[in-house]
Amino acid sequence: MNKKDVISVLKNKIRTIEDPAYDLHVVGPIQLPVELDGQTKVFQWYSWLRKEKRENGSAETAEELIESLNDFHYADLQQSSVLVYGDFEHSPEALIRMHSICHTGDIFGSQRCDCGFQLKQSMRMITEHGAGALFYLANHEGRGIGLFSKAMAYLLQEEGLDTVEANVALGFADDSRNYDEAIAVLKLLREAPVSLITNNPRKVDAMRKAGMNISSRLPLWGEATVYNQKYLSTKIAKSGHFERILANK
Ligand SMILES: Nc1nc2c(ncn2[C@@H]2O[C@H](COP(=O)(O)OP(=O)(O)OP(=O)(O)O)[C@@H](O)[C@H]2O)c(=O)[nH]1
Repeated sequence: MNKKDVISVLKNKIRTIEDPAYDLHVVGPIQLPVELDGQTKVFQWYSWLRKEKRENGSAETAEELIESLNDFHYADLQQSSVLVYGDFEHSPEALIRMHSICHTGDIFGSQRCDCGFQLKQSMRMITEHGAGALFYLANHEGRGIGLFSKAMAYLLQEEGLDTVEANVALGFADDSRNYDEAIAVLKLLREAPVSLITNNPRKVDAMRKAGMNISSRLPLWGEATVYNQKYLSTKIAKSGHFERILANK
């Protein structure tokens, strides 16, 4: 396919959100059939790329973006994405999960945290409900400290520190996640209020402050195990998560 044809296929699939400091180029929808509990669920998938504003202040056009793809090594940078299910734009009720990337829990199935369970369970909740979106936030690893630092935090936790103490000992805030980009993309896809799947009321507050229209909160607890008990208790004791009875497995 020549460049002209490539551009004509792609340019209507790219939308740009302009912020004073940066632009978000959102590509999609792309049909994504996903295996969930032995069934195929079809999501609409979008990914977005953040580009800092150019000196002249204008956003790159789709053509410019496509022409310059090879000038950057985007694989070295993290790009986030969103899986949309059902009639997300128009459904009167839609569920949202803002899922912070967890390389160890989501990919490897680590039981040190409940992230992998929450990822799968939120997909179940969204598909059972019929309309919703799962945002997978790729610059949120370790509540914002990055994967390498999270590995070091784990080593400190093996010396007895809890998750919050380990972050602080490394010179980080307990939680440095930012939701602005995800909220901007959400607003592009849906204007009506949403129900947020989370146990973390601070996350609800942070998102409301950042302009997200949240009508309610749905909890999402997995089972406590010997491996994640301290992690879950610390979330309740120190990170403001709503309590629930933690049953030992
Ligand atoms: N720094 C640090 N981050 C962790 C640790 N375990 C999991 N994470 C990260 O924590 C993030 C998930 O945040 P949580 O605090 O578990 O939960 P939350 O998103 O605030 O709340 P929920 O919406 O209820 O899941 C992911 O980015 C994980 O990579 C840990 O031991 N230390």
